[in-house]
Amino acid sequence: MKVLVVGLGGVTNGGKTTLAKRLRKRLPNCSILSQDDFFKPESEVEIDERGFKQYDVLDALYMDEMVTSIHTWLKNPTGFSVSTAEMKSTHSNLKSTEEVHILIVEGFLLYNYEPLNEVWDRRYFLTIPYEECKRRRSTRVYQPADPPGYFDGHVWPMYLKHKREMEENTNNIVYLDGTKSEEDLLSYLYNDILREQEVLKK
Ligand SMILES: Nc1ncnc2c1ncn2[C@@H]1O[C@H](COP(=O)(O)OP(=O)(O)O)[C@@H](O)[C@H]1O
Ligand SMILES: NC(=O)c1ccc[n+]([C@@H]2O[C@H](COP(=O)(O)O)[C@@H](O)[C@H]2O)c1
Repeated sequence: MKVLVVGLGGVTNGGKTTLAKRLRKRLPNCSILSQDDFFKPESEVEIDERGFKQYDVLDALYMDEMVTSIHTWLKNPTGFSVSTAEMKSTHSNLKSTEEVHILIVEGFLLYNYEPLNEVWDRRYFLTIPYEECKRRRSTRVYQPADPPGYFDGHVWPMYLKHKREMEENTNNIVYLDGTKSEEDLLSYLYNDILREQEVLKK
């Protein structure tokens, strides 16, 4: 059985979850793993001197558990399902030997964690400009909600820092313009992943 692990990384509110869910609807044998599901509880997240909870760093996440989940899927791609019913994979009726199983891992901090570096067959990264990101983020409610000044004081500076580090240490990133329409992004990614799949089948 062949497998494809696709990273769908990028800025907060760049459209990662939206795109991952739409892709899963179109691609047979496709599962999603969301980095958001690996956040530590609020009580375990560090607080800086300004009182800002340090959510936008690797330490806020159970990254070891995320790695384990990916390896569990790699061992048994057909049996994989995560907690939410909605996240279960789609199935095709192809014979299993011909199938390529796809795992889309979506999250804002995928390519800054060394133990995951070898896992990706494809690394995508969604970007949107500062103003658009701030606008989209202001309409979203996290638990806990962003306090005043959080975007400019923590979220955006951490994004820039991690993006810089990623660019220094990682090759083969395919950047996606998150201001494009959902349809355009979906069709580009769908075709790109299908091409990867065909290469694998040969
Ligand atoms: N291509 C797009 N163009 C405009 N808005 C989008 C697009 N994709 C997603 N959105 C909107 O942006 C917000 C964040 O999307 P989401 O998929 O949750 O982002 P992420 O998972 O990257 O945080 C949502 O309100 C969503 O409807
Ligand atoms: N899921 C949580 O427990 C939680 C809590 C507070 C903030 N966040 C935010 O989630 C963001 C990452 O997720 P998105 O890429 O889906 O926006 C981070 O910018 C972080 O500030 C998540």
